[in-house]
Amino acid sequence: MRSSVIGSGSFGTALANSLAVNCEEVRLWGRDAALAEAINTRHENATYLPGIPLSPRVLATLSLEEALEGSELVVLATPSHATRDIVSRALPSLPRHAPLLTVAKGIENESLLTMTELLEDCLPEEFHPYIAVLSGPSFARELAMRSPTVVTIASHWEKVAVRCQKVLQTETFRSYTSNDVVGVQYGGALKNVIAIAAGIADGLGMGHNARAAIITRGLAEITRLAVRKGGNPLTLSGLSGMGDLVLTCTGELSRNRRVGMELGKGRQLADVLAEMKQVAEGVKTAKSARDLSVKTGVELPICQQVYAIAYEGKGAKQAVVELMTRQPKSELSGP
Ligand SMILES: NC(=O)C1=CN([C@@H]2O[C@H](COP(=O)(O)OP(=O)(O)OC[C@H]3O[C@@H](n4cnc5c(N)ncnc54)[C@H](O)[C@@H]3O)[C@@H](O)[C@H]2O)C=CC1
Ligand SMILES: O=C(CO)COP(=O)(O)O
Repeated sequence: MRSSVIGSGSFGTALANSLAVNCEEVRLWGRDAALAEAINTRHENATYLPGIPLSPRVLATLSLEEALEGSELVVLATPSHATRDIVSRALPSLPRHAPLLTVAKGIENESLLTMTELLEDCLPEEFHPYIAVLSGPSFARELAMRSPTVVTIASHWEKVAVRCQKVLQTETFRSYTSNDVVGVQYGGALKNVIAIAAGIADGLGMGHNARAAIITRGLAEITRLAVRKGGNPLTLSGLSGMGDLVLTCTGELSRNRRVGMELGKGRQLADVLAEMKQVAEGVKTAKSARDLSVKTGVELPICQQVYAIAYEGKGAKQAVVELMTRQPKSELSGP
C-alpha cells in the first residue's frame, strides 16, 4: 500500500514514519529541497526531528503530483493557516476514493471554520465523504521515537475513520474512532490557547495550583463552545480534550506552552515568534477564539485574556487579576 503525507514538518514526518510500518511506501511532500534530499539519503529530518532515524520507506518529494499519485490514504499535515492553499494546489492530483485525514489543530482566522469544514469548503462534494480528522495527545518527537501514543480519529463517515485507524495502527500507535467531528476539533484547536495560558502562568512563576486551575477551567470553556457548536461534552473529557490539555499544559515539548512562558516573562509576541522555527497554532487560534466568543456569545475568559496579552499588549499579571476577580459563581453554572 502507498500513502501520502502533505507537510514535512515535525508532525507530518512523525506520522509518515508511523505509516511506514504498514505501508510499503509513504510519500512525504514538503517545500524544502535540502530537507527532502536529507530525508531520502540520510533518513533523518534534522530540521524538525533531529537524531531520530526514519524508515527508508518514507520518500520525500517536492512534487504534489508525485506525492499523491496512487495514494490510498492522504494525511494533511501543514499548519492550519496553510491548509486552504495547499489543498487547492493538491486538488488536481488528489486521489478520488482515498481518506483525507487532516491533523492540523486550528480554526481558520478569517472564516472561523474548523479544518474539516475548511476541506468541505474548498473541495468538490465528491471528496466530502472521505474527510476525517486526527487529534489527541501526541508530541511529534515522542511519536517518531515510537513511544506509545493514543489519539482520536473522527469522521462523519464511520468507514473512513475505521480505515484510517486500521492503516495507522501499530504496536506503539493506537487510535479510537469517533463521529464527533466538532468536539474533537474544538478540543484540539482550543487546547493550544489554554496551553499558552498555562505557559504564561509558569512564566510568571505562579505554581501548580494555578496550572491545575487553568487546565480545569480551560476545559470548561472549551466544552462550552464545543457544545454550542453541536459537539458532545463527553468528547472533551477524552483524548482530544482533557488528554491533550494535560499533555500540552504540562509537557516541556509544547511549543504553545513555550510561547506562553515567554509572554509571561514580559516579552512581546513578535519577538518570541521571530525566534521559533516551528508553528505554535494557539497564537492564531487565540484570535479565532476571541472572534468566536463575540459571534456566539459564549464566554471564553481564559482564551480572551490570552488574546489580550498576545495581541493587545495587556500585562500578564493584570490578566490574572481580572480572571481571579470575575463575578463569583457556581462551578456547575454556565460561564
Ligand atoms: N508537532 C506536534 O507535536 C503536533 C502537531 N500537530 C499539528 O500539526 C500541524 C503541523 O504542525 P507541525 O508539523 O508540528 O509544524 P512544524 O512547524 O513542525 O512544520 C510545519 C511544516 O509546514 C510547512 N509550512 C508552513 N507554512 C507553509 C505554507 N504556507 N505552505 C506550505 N507549507 C508550509 C513548513 O515548511 C513545515 O514543513 C499543526 O496544526 C499542529 O498543531 C498535531 C499534533 C502534534
Ligand atoms: O498538539 C500537540 C500535542 O498533542 C503539540 O503541541 P504544541 O504545538 O504546543 O507543541
